[in-house]
Amino acid sequence: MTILRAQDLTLGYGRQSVVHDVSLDVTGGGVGLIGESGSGKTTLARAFLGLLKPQKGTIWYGGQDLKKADMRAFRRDVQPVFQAESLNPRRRVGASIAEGLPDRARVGELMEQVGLDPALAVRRPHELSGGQRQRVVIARALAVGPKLLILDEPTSALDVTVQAKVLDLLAGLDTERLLITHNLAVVGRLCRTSHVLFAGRVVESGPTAELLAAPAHPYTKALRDAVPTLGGQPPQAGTSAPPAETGCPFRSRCPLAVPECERAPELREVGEGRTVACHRAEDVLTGP
Ligand SMILES: Nc1ncnc2c1ncn2[C@@H]1O[C@H](COP(=O)(O)OP(=O)(O)OP(=O)(O)O)[C@@H](O)[C@H]1O
Repeated sequence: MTILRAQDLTLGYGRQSVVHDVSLDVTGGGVGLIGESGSGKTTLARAFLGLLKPQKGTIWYGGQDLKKADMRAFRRDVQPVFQAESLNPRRRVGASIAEGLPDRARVGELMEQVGLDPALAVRRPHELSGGQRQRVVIARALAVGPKLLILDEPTSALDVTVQAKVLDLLAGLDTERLLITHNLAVVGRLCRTSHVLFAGRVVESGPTAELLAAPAHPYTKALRDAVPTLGGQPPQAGTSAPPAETGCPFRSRCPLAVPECERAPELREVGEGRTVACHRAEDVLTGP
């Protein structure tokens, strides 16, 4: 089932656009949005949460334009999971979790669901570990019974072993997820489908396992090769040259760039459920 759909979405701040013509479906099995810092991931997440109006295009929510949707129902169905720093430092964590609940009795149950001892409910965020705080944020998001969690770098502040445990927790939840990260190893565990963003454009989409095994865009390949482990640092894909302003935005960094790349590539199919915006996709797929 498609919970949210972006259609030809252009987003930005003031008169500047930072996300261009993005179309994607948030469907079952987990959806990943991958890209380096500044690629537009958080901007897209804000739009999907109804916090940023499109400059162009439409967000569909259950067949209805989000602009016209019942926002009370939407806020119940689609919940953000931000980093643990978003917790109110003065509030006991049990009270933070209870914010969305008609009945406080469920706090203990929710805490157990995310692997926390309910006795911790009386503590304040600074009296918990980073991993415990992140579990509190997840419990708070689950409190209203959402259909979809939108997770923005949910584990990047955690150390590797704690990160792996929080990912296990997320993988075991029934709730659907849209996961935003720079880390391909994280989407590999949590998302059946992924979209790779570069300079505000989707450059490659498809089943995550296939993107990891055989990337068709040189940027996806560079990202994959730059992230050897779950705890890896944010990737430096190729050089740090700024995106090209005309033609293919990745050509300023691309080892395979040819004169043809001065013409912007369209997204095209390169296999079942796979699209890529690269003139040289076939060479990337068959290359070393
Ligand atoms: N409130 C804002 N006003 C103006 N420009 C913004 C604002 N927020 C983000 N931007 C710009 O939009 C672009 C995309 O930013 P965004 O935060 O969506 O990227 P990101 O991929 O989530 O990066 P990161 O991983 O660093 O959070 C960047 O160039 C950024 O400077």
